[in-house]
Amino acid sequence: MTIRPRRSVLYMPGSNARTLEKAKTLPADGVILDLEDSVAPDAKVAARDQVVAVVKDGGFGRREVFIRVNSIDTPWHADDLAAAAHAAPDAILIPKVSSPETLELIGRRLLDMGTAHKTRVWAMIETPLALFNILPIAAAARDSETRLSGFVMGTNDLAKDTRARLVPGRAPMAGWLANCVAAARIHGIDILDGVYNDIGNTDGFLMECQQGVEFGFDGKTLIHPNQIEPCNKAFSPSEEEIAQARKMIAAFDLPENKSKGVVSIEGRMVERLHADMARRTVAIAEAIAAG
Ligand SMILES: CC(C)(COP(=O)(O)OP(=O)(O)OC[C@H]1O[C@@H](n2cnc3c(N)ncnc32)[C@H](O)[C@@H]1OP(=O)(O)O)[C@@H](O)C(=O)NCCC(=O)NCCSC(=O)C[C@H](O)C(=O)O
Ligand SMILES: [Mg+2]
Repeated sequence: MTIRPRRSVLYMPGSNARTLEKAKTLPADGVILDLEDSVAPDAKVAARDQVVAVVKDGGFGRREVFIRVNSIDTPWHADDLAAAAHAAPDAILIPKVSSPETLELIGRRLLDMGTAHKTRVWAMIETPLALFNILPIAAAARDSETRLSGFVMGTNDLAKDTRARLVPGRAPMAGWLANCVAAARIHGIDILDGVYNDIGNTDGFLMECQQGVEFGFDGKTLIHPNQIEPCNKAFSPSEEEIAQARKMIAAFDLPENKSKGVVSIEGRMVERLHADMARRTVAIAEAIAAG
């Protein structure tokens, strides 16, 4: 099982040369070089050229590099997609995906452009329609031509289009978030939580990271460097969790337990499914430690 940590994935405006350069030095697991909402219409073309140059230049080390293009119904999309394909980042992030057909179309276009195989496609889930189409959208990952490898929640656009409030605890969105995580798991793709806008509110941010962990997200998208370290910590297994996981794996490896489906460890019932979860915890911890 190969696991790539995606605890913290930081957005930055493609129009801001300073932040693009800074991204190469920050401890985020991934970076999203944005051509969409953080770039004003009259800066779109210059941002596209700048992002292509920065990605081709490299220097991002182990960080996963995403380019977020403008959505398929905008005048910038076709040129963004061609430019991103040419730059060959790890992934192209498509905003406002509402149906699997959008991903099929984009997959065909990338194939026609001879896009590098390593460049994957990720979809933003941020429209009310996507919330109802989430299972067919996730199922597009089964069609290798779509290259679909993950979801990113767009909670700001969801709030805008549904008029749900972005409140502490996110009760109005909890059902949507949980559904999207389940759909991603059914089809074996990763899923990242949305951004937390109140950069100065450290306690609120920590609570939302913890909630993202509890929902089962693989990580969280971020908007400011100050959010990276606490987010990495929240989405990393703790020393105690790792030690507990190793105990569970070791228990089922004992000769006397080879044929057992359930054992007791320190007064707790542990089934083989828990040992499977423990193997994942250890694999993530090892991937994080390997840097
Ligand atoms: C929000 C910001 C505009 C604030 O910027 P600024 O005022 O410059 O912040 P600081 O002075 O505190 O910055 C300190 C240093 O850190 C660098 N910095 C800041 N932000 C970033 C970043 N995102 N990536 C890399 N580096 C960053 C500054 O350059 C300073 O560096 P130095 O000069 O060396 O001191 C800004 O944080 C920002 O632009 N954030 C990202 C905004 C963005 O990309 N938004 C779009 C994505 S969110 C979204 O669309 C979600 C989704 O679609 C949805 O619907 O929910
Ligand atoms: Mg959005």
